[in-house]
Amino acid sequence: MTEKKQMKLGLAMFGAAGLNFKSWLDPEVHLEDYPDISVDVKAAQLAEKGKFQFMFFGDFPGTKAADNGDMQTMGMDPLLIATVIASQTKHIGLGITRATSWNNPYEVARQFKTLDAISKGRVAWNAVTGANGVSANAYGVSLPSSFDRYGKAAEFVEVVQALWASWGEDALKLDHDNQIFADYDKVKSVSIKGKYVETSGTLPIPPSKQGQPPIFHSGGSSNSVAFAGQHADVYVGEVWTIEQGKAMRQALSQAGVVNGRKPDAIAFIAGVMPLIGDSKKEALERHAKFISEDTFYQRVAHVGYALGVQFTMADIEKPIDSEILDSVEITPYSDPRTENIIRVAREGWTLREVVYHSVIDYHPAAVGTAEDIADHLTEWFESGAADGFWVMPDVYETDLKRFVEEVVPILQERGIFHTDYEGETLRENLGLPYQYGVRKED
Ligand SMILES: Cc1cc2nc3c(=O)[nH]c(=O)nc-3n(C[C@H](O)[C@H](O)[C@H](O)COP(=O)(O)O)c2cc1C
Repeated sequence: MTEKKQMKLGLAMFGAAGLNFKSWLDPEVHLEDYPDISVDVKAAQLAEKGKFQFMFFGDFPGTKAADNGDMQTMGMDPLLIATVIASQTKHIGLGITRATSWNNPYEVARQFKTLDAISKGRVAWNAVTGANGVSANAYGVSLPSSFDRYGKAAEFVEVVQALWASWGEDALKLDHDNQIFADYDKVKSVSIKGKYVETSGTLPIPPSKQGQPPIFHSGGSSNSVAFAGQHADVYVGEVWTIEQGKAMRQALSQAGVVNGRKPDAIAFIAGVMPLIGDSKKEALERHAKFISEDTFYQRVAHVGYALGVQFTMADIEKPIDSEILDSVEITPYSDPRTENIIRVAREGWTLREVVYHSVIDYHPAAVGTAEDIADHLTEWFESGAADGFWVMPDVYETDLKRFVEEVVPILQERGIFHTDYEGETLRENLGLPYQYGVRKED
C-alpha cells in the first residue's frame, strides 16, 4: 500500500500571546512581565508536541499597534526569539522573516547560518521583499517599485547563498593527529557586484546538518511567484478558496518548471485561522470577544464593499439577502475574499456572524469543533489547494492547545499528518533536498 501524502503544519508566530491582537485579554494568558519570552517558548513547545514541522516568524520592524486595546507584536527581533526557542526545543523548524528591501545580505547570511548551525539544521529564511513603507523608513530607506523589490530580492538571495557556501563543504578537518583544524584553501572569498547588492568576503561557518537553510517566500504578485519559481522551497500565501489555492499551486509549479525544477519542487502553505469551540456558534462567540466594536463596523462596511451594497444597522442581525449574493459579479478587480464571503453567507448566518467568521481578515477561518476544523484542512489538502497550512490561532494558551490536543489526532487518524518527525533537520521534515550554495538544479 502506498503511503498517503502528508500535510505540513506551521505555527504563525508574531511574538505575542496569539495571532489576535486582543489575545492578551484571554483569562488564561498571563503577561504581567511583557515582553515575556517564556510565552513564545511555551507556544513553540506546544506546537512541537503537536509535531508541527515549523514555526513561521513574521517581521515588521518599525510598526506599532493601531489601537490602545491591541497588543504590540514583533517589538522584539524574531531572530533572537527564535534563537531562544531553538535552545528550548528539539525538532520543530524555525522559519524566520528577514526582508530583502532594507537588510544587508552579509548580515542576513551570517545570522541565519549561525542559527542554522546552533539549531543543528532547523532554520529557514523567509525571504520576503516587504511591502511596508514604515519598516523601510525605520531602516532609513524608502520602498522601491515591485520590479526593483524583486530584482533586488533575487540578487540578495544569490549573494546570501554564495556566502553560505564560501566555507567549502569538506573544509572542516578536525584532524588531531596532524593538528589540522580546517583546510582553509577550501574557504573561498565571494566577490559579487550586482545592480542592487554587493559583497566581497567569506563567511567562515561550516555547513549545518541540513547544509543551509531552505528559502521560504511570502507574497502574492506575479513577480513574487516568478521569484519563488527560481529561489523558494516553500511559499506561504494568502488564498481564501480551494480554487484560489489550486490556481496558486499551479502557478508555483509552472514557475518552478520554467527554472528547470520539478513540478512539485515548491510546497504551497495556505494560511488558516482555526476558530475552535464545542459548536460553530460557540466558536464564533469566542472569536467575537476578540473583535472590538470599531473593527466590527469597519468589517461590516468592508463586506458591503465586496458585495457592492451599503449595509445599515437594520441588516446586522439578519442573514444577507440571497438576491444580493446572487447578483455579485466576480471580476479580476474584486476583493479576493468575496467568494469566501458569499460561501459563508449562503450558509444562512446573520451579517454579524458572517463577520465573526473572519471573512475580512488576512486568511480564511476554519470554524467549529475539532472535527469541523480537521474537515476543512482535509478538504483543502486532498483537493490539492495546499501542501500544508500556516496555522493562526487567536490565543496560543487556549486555541493552540485545543488544536494540538483535538485537531492533530484526527488528522493523524486519517493518515494525512505524521505521528512523528521524519528526521532531524527541517529539510528532512519538509521533504526538501539537501542544498549547499546557490541552487543549480533539482
Ligand atoms: C503570508 C505572508 C506573510 C508575510 N510576512 C511578512 C513579514 O513578516 N514582513 C514583511 O515585511 N512582509 C511580509 N509579507 C509581505 C510580503 O513581503 C509582500 O511584499 C506583500 O505580500 C506584497 O506582495 P507582493 O510583494 O507580491 O506585491 C507577508 C506576506 C504574506 C502573504
